[in-house]
Amino acid sequence: MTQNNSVAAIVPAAGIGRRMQSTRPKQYLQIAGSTVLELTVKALSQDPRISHIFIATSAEDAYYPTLNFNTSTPITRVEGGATRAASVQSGVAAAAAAGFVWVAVHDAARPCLSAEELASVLDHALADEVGALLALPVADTLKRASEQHRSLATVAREQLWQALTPQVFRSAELLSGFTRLGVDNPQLTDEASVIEALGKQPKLVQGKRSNIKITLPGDEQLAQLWLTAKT
Ligand SMILES: Nc1ccn([C@@H]2O[C@H](COP(=O)(O)OP(=O)(O)OP(=O)(O)O)[C@@H](O)[C@H]2O)c(=O)n1
Ligand SMILES: C[C@](O)(CO)[C@H](O)COP(=O)(O)O
Repeated sequence: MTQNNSVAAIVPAAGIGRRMQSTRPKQYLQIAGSTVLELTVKALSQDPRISHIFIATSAEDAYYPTLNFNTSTPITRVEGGATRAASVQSGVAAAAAAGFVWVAVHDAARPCLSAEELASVLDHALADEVGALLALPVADTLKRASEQHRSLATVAREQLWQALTPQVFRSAELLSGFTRLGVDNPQLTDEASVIEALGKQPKLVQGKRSNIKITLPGDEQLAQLWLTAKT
């Protein structure tokens, strides 16, 4: 069995990156000589409480075997699924089978995670009865849009936060939620939504604006700027 403060990182990396419109899945784009996924694994290796990393990739992924993870943290590949939630479920199930009570789910597409953010979300989660996630208070005015991209209304942004990752929860609770709610449920776009659906209220831990999710064309340049700014 693992120690109480020993956490398994779960990295969903089985997406196709449709919005990125790139020639290869965005987790395999190169930034400063490394792939996005290699950089994300390096970021997760910044805290000794991350004792094992489970990476969910698609069965057809021909890029993964070419990677070189420069970390002493053990890594296990698992098969991802048709949805992000299915990929996360696969990783969490493997971590639970290996004895991990706690899991930290972190998008492969977020390579700019800082050591401070990782330490902070782990500190808060492991001391909380529910768990915790990194998030940011919304800083811009939000609009409700019509199909024709007309602004219908302004959405009050007080008490609105945008979720980031890692999201840190007990493996058993996540697995129970996935079984009860279904991993093809379109409302389950993150792990906190699973825990909320179980009637619990995860702790919001303020993250950094640099913890971007590479999603749209040009985001890889933004990530490179943030990564070089940190060195
Ligand atoms: N079936 C899926 C879908 C997504 N992901 C992962 O979940 C993370 C966040 O998802 P997103 O940014 O939506 O990635 P994609 O689904 O690849 O992007 P798109 O929606 O543009 O296709 C990514 O690291 C992605 O690889 C996954 O593991 N399995
Ligand atoms: C988990 C997440 O990154 C939190 O903002 C987000 O929900 C992932 O959404 P995606 O559409 O799967 O990228």
